[in-house]
Amino acid sequence: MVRIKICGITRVEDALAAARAGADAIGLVFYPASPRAVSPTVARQIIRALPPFVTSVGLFVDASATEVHQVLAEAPLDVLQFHGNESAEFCNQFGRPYLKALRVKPGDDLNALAAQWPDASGILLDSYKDGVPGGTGEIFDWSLIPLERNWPLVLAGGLTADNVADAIARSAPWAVDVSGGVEQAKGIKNAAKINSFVQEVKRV
Ligand SMILES: O=C(O)c1ccccc1NCC(=O)[C@H](O)[C@H](O)COP(=O)(O)O
Repeated sequence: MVRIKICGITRVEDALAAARAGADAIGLVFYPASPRAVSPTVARQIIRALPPFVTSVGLFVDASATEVHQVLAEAPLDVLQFHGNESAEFCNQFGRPYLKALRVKPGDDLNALAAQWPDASGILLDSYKDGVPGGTGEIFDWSLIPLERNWPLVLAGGLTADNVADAIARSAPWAVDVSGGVEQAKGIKNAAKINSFVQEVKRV
């Protein structure tokens, strides 16, 4: 069973649509430059509306430790996700499980890179696009993913209901992560697209 995270949630109704569809986690973006960014206050409202057993994940891009602590003081996130150049030492300091996101480029030794964050709960692989730290809506070359690995893979980058079955077949991820592929506008999810995506993942 491949787990599912719906990322870039900005509204309670979208979080509930994800939960009702059967998603395992939702992602909240704390990167001010993103069109999907939420404030800690809105994040708290979304988290409080979630039914049990749906994990809340907070995304940061080279935020300071103080900024992460400020978010955590208001929004009780279950898991942190770091999308920038954060070291393992930085990621470890918050007393929360975390995912480290890596943006994949040809020639990367992904096993060696993943080993730099040995305490991560998982490694999220996303597409590399110059100057864009995440949420690109673009797929990367899944053949670059090592099939022999000792870390849980969260596959992201341009996934949709149309390509997720192929992506799963090629990479055998622990979980998949989608944002743009289930949106009707940036930051606004579409319940029908969420349902199609979740059903397709659960079908394979
Ligand atoms: O969504 C953003 O705007 C964003 C900005 C900065 C860092 C990460 C961001 N999003 C992360 C995600 O939504 C997912 O982990 C992933 O990038 C998948 O996005 P998509 O390709 O749109 O499915």
